[in-house]
Amino acid sequence: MDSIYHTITLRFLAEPSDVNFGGKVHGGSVMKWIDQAGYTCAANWSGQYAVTVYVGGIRFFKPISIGDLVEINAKIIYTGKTSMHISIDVFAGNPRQQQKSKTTHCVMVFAAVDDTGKPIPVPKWQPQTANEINLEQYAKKLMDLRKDIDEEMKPYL
Ligand SMILES: CC(=O)SCCNC(=O)CCNC(=O)[C@H](O)C(C)(C)COP(=O)(O)OP(=O)(O)OC[C@H]1O[C@@H](n2cnc3c(N)ncnc32)[C@H](O)[C@@H]1OP(=O)(O)O
Repeated sequence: MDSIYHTITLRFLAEPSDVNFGGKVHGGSVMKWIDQAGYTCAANWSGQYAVTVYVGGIRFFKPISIGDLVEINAKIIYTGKTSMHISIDVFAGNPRQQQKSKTTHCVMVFAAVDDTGKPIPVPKWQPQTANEINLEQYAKKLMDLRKDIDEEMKPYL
């Protein structure tokens, strides 16, 4: 598959309806955008409907202002049999200026599913560049760390 399909970028303005009580963009809005970008990337890569399986360690570095141009980049960094691990980076800045800051990062896991909601196989992502290989290692490391987190959370699920 052409590597063009492994990454997508959503671009739009943060609207007044996204405001929180402090006058900046609501964290919940950012999480919704992250989910939409991740879903688009997963559906694009697999050619199937996909559902969110896991979102971990969302880090909000900087606030986003209303009126900022927001860019959300989502890219496949690892695929299992039915899962797609997607790295998401959010950038934002004044549309009158070129410069944008990274405001948020996380890694999400989506599963491709059939019409009954059963997970189905996805095409294998083959990293080529040094950066892509590094990101695949990052995804694998997070999978290992997640085993401990899952164990810790078990009594509360
Ligand atoms: C677009 C949206 O926002 S959808 C709305 C939010 N999401 C949902 O409603 C999904 C609800 N959850 C579900 O329907 C089910 O849990 C499913 C379909 C996601 C998974 O069903 P399961 O019976 O657990 O299937 P299964 O065990 O085969 O897991 C599917 C894949 O998810 C992976 N997975 C399961 N749990 C985890 C986890 N905690 N972390 C990371 N990956 C996980 C599995 O490793 C597997 O990937 P693989 O085939 O590449 O190894």
